[in-house]
Amino acid sequence: MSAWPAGYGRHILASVDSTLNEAARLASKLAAPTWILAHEQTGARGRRGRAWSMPKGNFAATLTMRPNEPPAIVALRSFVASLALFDALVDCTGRAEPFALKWPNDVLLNGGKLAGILLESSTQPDGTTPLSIGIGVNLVAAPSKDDVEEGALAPVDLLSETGARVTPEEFLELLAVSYARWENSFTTYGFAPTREAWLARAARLGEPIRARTTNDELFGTFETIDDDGKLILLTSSGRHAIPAADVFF
Ligand SMILES: O=C(O)CCCC[C@@H]1SC[C@@H]2NC(=O)N[C@@H]21
Repeated sequence: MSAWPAGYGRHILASVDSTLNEAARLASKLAAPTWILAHEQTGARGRRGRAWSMPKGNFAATLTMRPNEPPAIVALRSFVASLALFDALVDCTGRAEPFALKWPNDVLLNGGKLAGILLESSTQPDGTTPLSIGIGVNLVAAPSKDDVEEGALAPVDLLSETGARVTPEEFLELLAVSYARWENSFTTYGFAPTREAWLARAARLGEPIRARTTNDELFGTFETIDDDGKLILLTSSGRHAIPAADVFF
């Protein structure tokens, strides 16, 4: 098992409403980037206000940090976190090929949804933008298909799909180590290496996908992501750069 990365704190909770809420409560008191892990969440949330169901034994944690960067740069941490998750999962299983990254920030296993990431941040009067990166991974059980939106990928879990049995604490350690590595690359070299690495692991790159934004639904070819992390979709009406959407295959 790898060593905990220098400079990162950790809190382990038996139960909490949401590790994202706990991060918001603690943020002003935390000097160092800190992981908050909970074995149970009573009010977990997913992207776009959806509930996040968390069967016991699954992984739920939030990394809270205070990057001193403009909001658009801070937001690119979703790709940093996706890569860290990917590597931690490869470390658990010894295999890379069943995993893929789905824009903007899901991790797929054998084509099903294994993990999700939710970023929350707000710029403070002092110009800093504290960031919380909430991560949920179905380690031992997937929520029921009935709990997911129509058209969304079926949820899967690591244990059933790969036979790998990992506790949330063990997974946190792997994830914290891989996150620190990708964070270091991001802050040292900028977004370019993160972008390249993300694209190398991307699901459905070069293939037809559907992107549903708040006001629109676009169908086209997933060409790439740009230097801001936007989805570049080539449609019959031209090339679109999409900052936020739900993607369907
Ligand atoms: O919709 C998604 O795919 C994102 C899911 C994020 C879930 C995690 S679990 C830990 C953290 N706490 C929450 O309430 N949500 C995130």
